[in-house]
Amino acid sequence: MVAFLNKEVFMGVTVLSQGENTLKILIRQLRDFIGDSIEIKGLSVEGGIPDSLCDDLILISSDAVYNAVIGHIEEGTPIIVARRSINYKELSRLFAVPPGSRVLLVNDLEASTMETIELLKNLGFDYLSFIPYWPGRQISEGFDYVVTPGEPQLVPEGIRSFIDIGVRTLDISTIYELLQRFNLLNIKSNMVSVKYIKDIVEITREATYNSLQLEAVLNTIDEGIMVTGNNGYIELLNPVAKRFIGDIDLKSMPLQTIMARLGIRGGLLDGGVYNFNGREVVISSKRLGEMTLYALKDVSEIREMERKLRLKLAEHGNIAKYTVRDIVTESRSMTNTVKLAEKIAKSDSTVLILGESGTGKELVAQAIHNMSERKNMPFVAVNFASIPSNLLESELFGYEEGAFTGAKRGGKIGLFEEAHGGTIFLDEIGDAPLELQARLLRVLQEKQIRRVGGLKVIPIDVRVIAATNRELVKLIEAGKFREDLYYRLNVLLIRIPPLRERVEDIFPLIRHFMIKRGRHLRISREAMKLIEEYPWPGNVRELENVVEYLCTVKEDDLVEIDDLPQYMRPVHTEKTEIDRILSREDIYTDSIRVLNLLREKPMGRRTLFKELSDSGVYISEYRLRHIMKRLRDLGLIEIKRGIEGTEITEKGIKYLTDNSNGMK
Ligand SMILES: Nc1ncnc2c1ncn2[C@@H]1O[C@H](COP(=O)(O)OP(=O)(O)OP(=O)(O)O)[C@@H](O)[C@H]1O
Repeated sequence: MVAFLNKEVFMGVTVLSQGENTLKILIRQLRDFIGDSIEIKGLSVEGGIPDSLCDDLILISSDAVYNAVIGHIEEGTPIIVARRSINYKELSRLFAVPPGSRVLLVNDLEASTMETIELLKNLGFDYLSFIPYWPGRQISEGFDYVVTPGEPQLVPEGIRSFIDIGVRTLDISTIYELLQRFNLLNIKSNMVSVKYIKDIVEITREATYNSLQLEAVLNTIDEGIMVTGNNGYIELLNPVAKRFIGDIDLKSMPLQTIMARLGIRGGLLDGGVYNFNGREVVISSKRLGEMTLYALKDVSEIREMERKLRLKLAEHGNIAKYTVRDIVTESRSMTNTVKLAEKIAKSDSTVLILGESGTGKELVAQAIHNMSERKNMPFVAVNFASIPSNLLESELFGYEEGAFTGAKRGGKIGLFEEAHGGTIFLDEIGDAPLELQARLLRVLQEKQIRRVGGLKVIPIDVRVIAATNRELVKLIEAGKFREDLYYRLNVLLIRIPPLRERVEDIFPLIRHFMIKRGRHLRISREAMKLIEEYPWPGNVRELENVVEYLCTVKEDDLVEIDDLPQYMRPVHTEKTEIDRILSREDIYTDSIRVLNLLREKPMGRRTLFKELSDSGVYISEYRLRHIMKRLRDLGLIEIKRGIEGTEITEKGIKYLTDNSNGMK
C-alpha cells in the first residue's frame, strides 16, 4: 500500500475558504501532512467559485463558508467541514497584552470572528475584552489593541499597529479524518501526532507562558499528550492523558514505575495497544532529542471513526457485509478452507477462489476483505457473466465525457477506481472475453488504469480476488482463457469443496437458514437421509432455496420425504435426469429461458442473444453457446445451419410443459 505514495498524483482534495490568505495557509498545512500523495487544489469565495464543483473530497474551511458554497458542490461529493484551532506557535504574541485590555478582533466573516473569540477565551484569554470586527461592520467602541488571525489586510485603514496571531490551522481531528478518507491514516498518523507534539513542546519552552495558559492550550487537543525528559520522569501531561493514567503524583516516580502500577511492563512501544485502567489505548511515540513524546488515543474513538467510514461506504453499496463468522461449517474440509482464508487475509496478494456454483465463493471473498487491512475501504464485486460484454470495459475502467455516443456528461468512474484502497471481487472471471483479459492483465501488472476515451493514467491501489466455477485449465487449452492472466491471478489459491463432499455441513446449514427465516422445522430420518444423499449440484445456494421453499409451504413442523421438491426424490424419470444435468452445470434457469423463447419461434443464436438481453437477461455468448449445445445433446432443440435458426423439438416442448407443474 505504501507503494502508491511514490506514484504520480491521482486523488484530489479541493480546499474552499473565504479569502486567499487562509486558503494559502491551509493548503500549506495540508501539504505538510499529506505531501504530494494527494493533489491539493484551492478556491476562495473572494476569488470566485465555479457553478459546479466536484473532487474526491472537498474540505471547507468553516461553517460560514459551507453555507456560501454548498449550492456549487455536485451531489454525492464527499465533504469535510474543517474544525480549526489557533496556531499555537504564534500565540505567545498575545501574552504581551495586559489583562483588562480592549482588543479589536479582526476576521473575515461574522461567524469566524465570533468563533475565534470563543476559542481564545477557552484558551485562557478571558481576561481580555474582545470587540468583534469584520469588513462592513461599524467600529463604535474604543480599543487598546488590534488582533487578527492571519487577516492583516482586513484591519481597518488608519490602524498601523496590530498583532497577527496567524491563520487558524486545521485541527488534529480534521487532519485525521482527511487521512482516513484517503486511506493514509496508517501511514501518516504517527507523523500527525509528532508534528502536533513538537508544537506543544515548543510551547513548554516558551518562558512567557504560565502553567495555566499552557494547560488551556493542551486542553484543546483531543488526544492524550505526554512528554518524558531524559531522567524518565513525565514533564508534561495534558488532561486527556491524565484521564487515561489516573490520579498519580507524577513528580514522585518515573514513567516506568507509573506504568508498572497500571500493569504495563517493558515500556510503551510505538504502535502498541495497552490497557489503561480498562480503556484500550494506542500509543504513538517519538524521541526528540532528550525527550520522548507520546500521543495516546482511545481505540474506541478510532473504531468509531471506522464505523462512520463504513456507513459512508454502505451508502454506495460498496461494502462487504459477510465476515468469517457468517461462514457456517462443521466439516473438516471447509474449516481448513476458512483457516486458509484467515491466513490469506493477512497478505495483500491476489487470490483465486475456485469452486462450483453456490459453494460460497463470494462469501469467502467478503470474509477475506473484512479480515484484511483494507476492511474499512470499499469491496466492489463485478460479475463477468452478468454484465454484457460490450459494457464490461467501461464498467470496469470508467470513461471520459464524449468517449462514445450515450456517454454521460462528465464521464463515469469505473469499478476499479471505485474500489481504490479496497478490494475488487472479479466473479466468474472464466467468462471474461479474451480482449478484456488482455486489459485486465495489464491493469494487474501495472497497477494503473486508463478510462475509455481518456489519456490520463490513473494509478490504483486495489487487492484483486477472482473467482470462477469453470475449469480454467481446460479453458486455457481451448484458447478461451489467457495462460498469463491465469498465473497472475493464481498467486494464492483457495478451493471451496462442493457441498456433496462435506455432508457434515448440511444439517448446520439447514438450521442456519431456518433461523434466518424464523422457522423451526423438524426433519424426519428418511427425509434427512435423502437430503444427505442428494448431490446438491447448486450447492449451498440450492440448499438455501430448498429450506426457503419448505419454510414457506410447510404448514406443520415435520418435514417428510414427500415434502421435499419432486426433483430431489429418487424417481428416475427422464425429466428429473435432465433437471439434474442442467442444475449440475448451473444452466437450469437460463436453459428454461432459452427453451421458452424458442417455443415462440425458431431463431439463430445472435437473435436469441439479443432477445435475452432485451428481456434483461445478460449472459455471455460463451454461456449461450454452451447452453445450446447441451440442450441439443439432450434432444430438446435442433440447431440448423443458415437462416432457418434453431428450433425446439417435440421433446423440448414436452419438457417445458412438465416443468410448468413442478418447482422451478
Ligand atoms: N458456509 C456457508 N455458510 C452460510 N451461508 C453460506 C455458506 N456458503 C454459502 N452460503 C450462502 O449461499 C449463497 C451462495 O453463496 P455465494 O454467492 O457466496 O456462492 P458463489 O460460489 O459465489 O456462487 P456463484 O458461483 O454462483 O457466484 C449465499 O447466500 C451465501 O450466503
